[in-house]
Amino acid sequence: MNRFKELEIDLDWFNGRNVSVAFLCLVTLKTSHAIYKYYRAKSKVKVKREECLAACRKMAEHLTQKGITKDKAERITRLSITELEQRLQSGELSAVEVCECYQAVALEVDRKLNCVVEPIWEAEEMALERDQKTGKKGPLHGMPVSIKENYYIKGYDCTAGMQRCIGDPVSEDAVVVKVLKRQGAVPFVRTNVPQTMMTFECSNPIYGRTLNPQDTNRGPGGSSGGEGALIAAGGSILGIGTDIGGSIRIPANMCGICGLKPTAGRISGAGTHKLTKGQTLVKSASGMLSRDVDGVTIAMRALLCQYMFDLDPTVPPIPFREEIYQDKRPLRIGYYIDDGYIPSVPSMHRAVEKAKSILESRGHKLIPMQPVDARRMFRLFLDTVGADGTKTYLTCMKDDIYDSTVRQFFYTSHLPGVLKKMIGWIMSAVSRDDIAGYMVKALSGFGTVYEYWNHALDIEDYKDDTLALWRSLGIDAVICPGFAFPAIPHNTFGDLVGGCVYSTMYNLLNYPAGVLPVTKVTEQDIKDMANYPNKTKFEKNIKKMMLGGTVGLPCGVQCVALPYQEELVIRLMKEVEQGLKGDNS
Ligand SMILES: CCCCCCCC/C=C\CCCCCCCC(=O)NCC(=O)O
Repeated sequence: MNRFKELEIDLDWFNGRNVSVAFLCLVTLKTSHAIYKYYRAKSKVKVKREECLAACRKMAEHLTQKGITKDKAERITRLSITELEQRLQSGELSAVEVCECYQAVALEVDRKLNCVVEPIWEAEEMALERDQKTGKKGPLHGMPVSIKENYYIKGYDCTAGMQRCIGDPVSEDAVVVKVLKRQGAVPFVRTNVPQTMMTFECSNPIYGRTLNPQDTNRGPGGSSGGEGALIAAGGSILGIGTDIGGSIRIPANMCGICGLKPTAGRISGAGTHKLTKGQTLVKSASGMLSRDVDGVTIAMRALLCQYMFDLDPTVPPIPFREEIYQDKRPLRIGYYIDDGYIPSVPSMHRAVEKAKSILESRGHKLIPMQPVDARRMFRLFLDTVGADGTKTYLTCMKDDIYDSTVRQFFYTSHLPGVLKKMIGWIMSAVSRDDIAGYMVKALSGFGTVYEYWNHALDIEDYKDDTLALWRSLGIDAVICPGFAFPAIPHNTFGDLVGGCVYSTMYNLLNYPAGVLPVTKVTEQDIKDMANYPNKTKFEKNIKKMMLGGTVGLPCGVQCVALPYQEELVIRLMKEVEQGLKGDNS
């Protein structure tokens, strides 16, 4: 009887008024919690940003006290990497003075471009240790190296622009950082990245937006955008970065410097941010950026050493093969200016044509080619990135502030799979480009492991077809545009995302690829944009972007070889660079 009574009371409680009040309370509670989390994230981000800015100011004051003059700093930072290497080895320059000069210039450049995240405080002590060293010097003795923020450096946060990683300093250096140090280098600053590192802009809520030194209304490319801007502006001579879709080569192209993405795994990636590591079909590659090809070569020679093979036994123990790099044998080189999906712009055509005639003049045979269906490749790439329905990205970004550059991707990622598919279908129809919509559809992920394994097989088929094409043409290497176009204005990644098909192709294939600057956009290139196709949304966006003040921007060429043939890539890059300087030795 009592129990019935209790039940009666309970049921009575569920009247319209009480239910509405409870519902309102729940909504208020949820909203307050979300607002609380938003402001907590904002304050965490603000504190971190202020700490980093204060560190930069403190370092600048320290350098002023040490009497680093602008003149001296410029004299040292203008040296080419081979001159610097030689003067450090001979003892003509001390590691400490070189480190201080680079720190001073990096911080000055940073005030204009916002490319440095924070200085590495231990740099001066490391430089001093190099100067006090007796006996054989390492190959990178005293060489200052800037490090992309997603590499672990003991005692520093590694955030990839995401607030949840703030306040969690790592306990060990990345393998690459350990090897650099062992070889005598002095890591001296950490450089900026875009939030999640999956875009080719360079902005995040913690450290802000990095600007392109060639035109501050544009970005430096990404995700190694801090490196690109810093090196191009003279604040670093050698930088370390990662590339899963073009993150080394895109900044190299957009800032006018050199960048090498090796075969993933040739240089250790141990001790880099874990965000994309569960996805093993297209792996992030550790590589480097530098002012010239010698910088890339010097870094590769130094990194490919027994110490790295010992620290990371997953790295194939293949030292730098001078015989491939120094080889003078004429090569058969495939080339293309248009991948068949996104037409590259006229200035990028000229860059390839220029590299082609240099290589021909050096005795190589250049063979026109078309890569295997670029649309098929890009669909496979997108399916890989979105394979988990973007759950990994969303989990890492939970309670974070979305940067304006990636906001639209995150809002879309939250939608249920069916809706993503529908939106994708509509987008394809409206933009007259099936891939534009596929970009949204792919974010809905795979339903079963069976589907995922079939997708993995499709990637293997694409690799087989490409290898068969190379074999049928009898080519040793390929040259093609460094990207579809030069540097883009801020907040236009979403409008121009298709451009990355030129770089993602060699991530999906896992072929080593390097970009070097070859030419700059001219007035004539802009006039020639009149003939640029104007059918799809991407084409229209590219045309509009190119007509918006791109004259003078750097344009690069990409050199590609088969897996583990990095030395051949560098050889080609060097030959093109020499040809540009009029040196035909
Ligand atoms: C930002 C939210 C993630 C959702 C996925 C967006 C899908 C967009 C498709 C393609 C864009 C590819 C851009 C490539 C930029 C370079 C990425 C890169 O190489 N990162 C380096 C690294 O992670 O190591």
